[in-house]
Amino acid sequence: MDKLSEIMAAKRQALAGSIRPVRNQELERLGQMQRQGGSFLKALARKDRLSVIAEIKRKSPSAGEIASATLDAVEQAREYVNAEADCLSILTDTDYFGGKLQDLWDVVEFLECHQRKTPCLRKDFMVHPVQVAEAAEAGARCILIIVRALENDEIKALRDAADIAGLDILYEIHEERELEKALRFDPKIIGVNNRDLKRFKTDLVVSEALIPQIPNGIIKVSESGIFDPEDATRARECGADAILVGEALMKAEDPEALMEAFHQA
Ligand SMILES: O=P(O)(O)OC[C@@H](O)[C@@H](O)c1c[nH]c2ccccc12
Repeated sequence: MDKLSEIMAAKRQALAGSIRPVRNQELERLGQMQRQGGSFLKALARKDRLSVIAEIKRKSPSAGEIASATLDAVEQAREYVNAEADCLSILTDTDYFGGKLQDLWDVVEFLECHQRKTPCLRKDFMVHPVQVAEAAEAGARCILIIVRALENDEIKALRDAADIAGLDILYEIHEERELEKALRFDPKIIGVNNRDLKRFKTDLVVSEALIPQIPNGIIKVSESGIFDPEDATRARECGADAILVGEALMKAEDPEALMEAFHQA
């Protein structure tokens, strides 16, 4: 079993106790609250520079420990916002990535207090609309759908829930046939994950192969394994509108300088 299948199985099991029907009415109400920030989609769509989604990530199965388990998500968010991140990605998976839903709540509260509009992605292994409701309630503006990990009917249920709650969706793909599958759902944002979730190697060749195949009008994101401005330039040159960066920004001594270099790539 590859790592993604293992994580998905664990997630389904962990979630089993909280599965309940989620009514449209509830999602609509959460959507009307729109707790935080501007549109995720719009933040990525600017044409004048490469957009950066900065990820708060304490550990991962591939990298091991990236930051202390006690790292304060709000402090990290403060650094990212000062460095002019366009969007934040907040990992809320605990078992494999050391995050929690409360991180999202805390970061959104921090952003609200400082009147920053930086929109947040709830980065987790989504399987059921219950998680979409949680994301909306905490103030996320986007959710992740990992195309290879889900059946079509699951993707549809997640998409419909996100639509009603007013959340954008980042459809994540890694192979050509996943692009075909994603396109059936009328995606507005597609992310190409450069990380092979079987072997855990990252290779920007994956973005270079797939991003040019994504139809015009869809926002294109290159995800994972982007460490320096040269990597960002490669992503930009193959057509990426945005990059999603975790480890490099988490470990950077000067995140502001690195972010600026990414923006200029
Ligand atoms: O730390 P990196 O190599 O910059 O990668 C960030 C992000 O792309 C990665 O964390 C990621 C991409 N897709 C995911 C799905 C689930 C969890 C994590 C991820």
